[in-house]
Amino acid sequence: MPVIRTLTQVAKRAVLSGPACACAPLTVAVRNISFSPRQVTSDASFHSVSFSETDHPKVLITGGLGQLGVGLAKLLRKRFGKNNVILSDIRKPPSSVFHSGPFIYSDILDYKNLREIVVNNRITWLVHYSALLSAVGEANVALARSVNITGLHNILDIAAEHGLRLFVPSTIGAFGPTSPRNPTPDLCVQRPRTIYGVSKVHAELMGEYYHHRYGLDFRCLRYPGIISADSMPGGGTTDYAVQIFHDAIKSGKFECNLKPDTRLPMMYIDDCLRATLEVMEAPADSLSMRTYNINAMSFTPEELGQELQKQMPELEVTYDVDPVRQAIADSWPMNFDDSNARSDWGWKHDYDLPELVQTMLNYFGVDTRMARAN
Ligand SMILES: NC(=O)C1=CN([C@@H]2O[C@H](COP(=O)(O)OP(=O)(O)OC[C@H]3O[C@@H](n4cnc5c(N)ncnc54)[C@H](O)[C@@H]3O)[C@@H](O)[C@H]2O)C=CC1
Ligand SMILES: CC(=O)[C@H](N)C(=O)O
Repeated sequence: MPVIRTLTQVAKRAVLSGPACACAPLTVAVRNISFSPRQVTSDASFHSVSFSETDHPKVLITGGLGQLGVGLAKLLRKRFGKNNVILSDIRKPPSSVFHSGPFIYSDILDYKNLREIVVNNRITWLVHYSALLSAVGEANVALARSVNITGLHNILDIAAEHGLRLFVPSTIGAFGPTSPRNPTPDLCVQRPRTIYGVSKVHAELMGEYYHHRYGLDFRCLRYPGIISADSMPGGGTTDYAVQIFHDAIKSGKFECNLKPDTRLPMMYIDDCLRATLEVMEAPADSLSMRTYNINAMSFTPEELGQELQKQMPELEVTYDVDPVRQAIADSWPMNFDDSNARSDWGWKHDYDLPELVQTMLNYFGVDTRMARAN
């Protein structure tokens, strides 16, 4: 890749030992990178895309039409203004999303298209959500490798070249059967057995490498399984914990594809999106690491079913285990240790299991009444 060649040349001029953020010479390298070293001579002059602390960031979200992107755009637009947050994806947006703020087509495998968007819109923050999740990744390894690994390389190079602050989510799926599972700390053995997990460990390591080598402002949270009411999950192992609400309300029955005692870390979407904004806004000197676990609750399908049955006693939960998803879940953390996020930048979740269930049911209750009223 041409950018890697150029980054290498830039790096050769820099001091090669020690973290970029801790010493001046690598800051020089970063400045060069942000002036598009692929194409330009060293004496060319530019309009720098500078982002002072008082400005609002100009944010691009990739893969923004999945479970998490639309909610994140809503949160960031509230904070930074509607036109300062651009959602992008390769899919056609529903009209509600299209009319709620800027949307643009962006395929992360198309480097020139990405660069054009970043340059033309003076992007300063990049939230990289495009990915194939664990279950769909196993069903299409070649595509998952391309989107999750090749796509990430494009994102890293664009971010380094233009001096962006870059957020890439990782996952509980970045751990594997040889990791400590109860609890799983930030730093431990990571030998995942899915292409999704392998690609996320790669993302963590590449982002941290670019941070130390080139001063890229890379920030990464390992999300648990995320539960949301107004957006559907995109093909993961934790999807059952969203589907159960839809099926319970629609039919009073739910057939679970994981065993009743499969314990996994989970989080309500509002906590996940708030954590993302908080870590992006955290002062760099509060981050002792660049990749953090974040946690809220852990439960099994049986425990989730029982909590729902407190509100819907007629709910019937049965089990028809999918061996692929079960094997994945059995290799993932049962409880997540997020003490570093809590002590470094003040992470604190709001939703435990009872609040999660109540909030999800309230959402659907409101929806049902609205649907009846229409
Ligand atoms: N939802 C969850 O429970 C968790 C999500 N995460 C991470 O958070 C991020 C967002 O997750 P979700 O919204 O749930 O994912 P999702 O699967 O719902 O959405 C991913 C989006 O990426 C887009 N995409 C696929 N190929 C693309 C390409 N070539 N160019 C641009 N976009 C492309 C898809 O069209 C889709 O809208 C992902 O990186 C995921 O790994 C991490 C842990 C848990
Ligand atoms: C936990 C995740 O990363 C995702 N929801 C999945 O199950 O693949």
